[in-house]
Amino acid sequence: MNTAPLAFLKGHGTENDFVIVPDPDNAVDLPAAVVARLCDRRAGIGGDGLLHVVRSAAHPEARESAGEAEWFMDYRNADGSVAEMCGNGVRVFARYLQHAGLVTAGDVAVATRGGVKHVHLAKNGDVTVSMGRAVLPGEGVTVTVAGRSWPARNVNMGNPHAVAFVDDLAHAGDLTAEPPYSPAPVYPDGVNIEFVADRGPRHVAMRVHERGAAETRSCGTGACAVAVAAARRDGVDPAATGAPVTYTVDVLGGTLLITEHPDGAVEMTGPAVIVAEGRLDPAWWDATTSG
Ligand SMILES: N[C@@H](CCC[C@H](N)C(=O)O)C(=O)O
Repeated sequence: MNTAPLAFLKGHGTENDFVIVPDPDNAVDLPAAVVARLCDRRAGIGGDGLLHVVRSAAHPEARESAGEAEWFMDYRNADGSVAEMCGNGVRVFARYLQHAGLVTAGDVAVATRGGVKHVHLAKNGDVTVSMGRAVLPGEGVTVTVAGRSWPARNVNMGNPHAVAFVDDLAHAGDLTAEPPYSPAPVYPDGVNIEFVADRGPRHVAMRVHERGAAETRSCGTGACAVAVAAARRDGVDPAATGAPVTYTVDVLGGTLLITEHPDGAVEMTGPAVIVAEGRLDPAWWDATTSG
């Protein structure tokens, strides 16, 4: 028997939008096809991804973190695939915990597949998450769109990113389908691909094709990967200078501020909004889960 997750919410962070399914006891089975239906913008609620809100103690992938973080973000992409981490998602997740009265303080730890993340909910509505260190393995790829090719830097923020600097974001073309890249074995589990253009000193704009979701209006881990790649391209490394560096990253849905600290920790700040809450129709749920 698949318990109906009758309650749901909808939220977004810089227009990266999520279906939120509160399920403290991990009682709801969410196979990929059901997640994809919930995220379907015509036949379901609609979202770039789904935030399954589970107590860490109740989830086999998070039990070990239960002492540090009461809640686990079981993140799914819109196609139902599992992802290690979602930067906008974890900020919206923390906003939901506050909205639901499940946390009262401004600081909350959230367990994710990419480790425990510490989130700060500021009084002005901004939400900051400490994302941990970026890892920049040497090997990158070449990304091609409509006959143009760019080298893309490999940046891991818990999940994989390929960051390509372009003259004009329009050159990324129609990102409905994933742009081809080579050599493919660099990303055996797939990759999120960011296209980045300069806007000014320490200020860039990006578009993204997200693994499991196509083009989205923002990607938090992507913005962090972009800021770190831009800093290295600009010859800036906080570990060497001992001073933090902040990049402004414009996404289609707003702006994110990304700071890299001398110890390598990357922090992201931006809005996180709960838009609506409602209840799924049990008949819809039964039809969706029985098919
Ligand atoms: N939108 C997210 C990233 C979601 C996961 C990504 N599509 C993946 O598969 O790695 C963000 O804000 O970071």
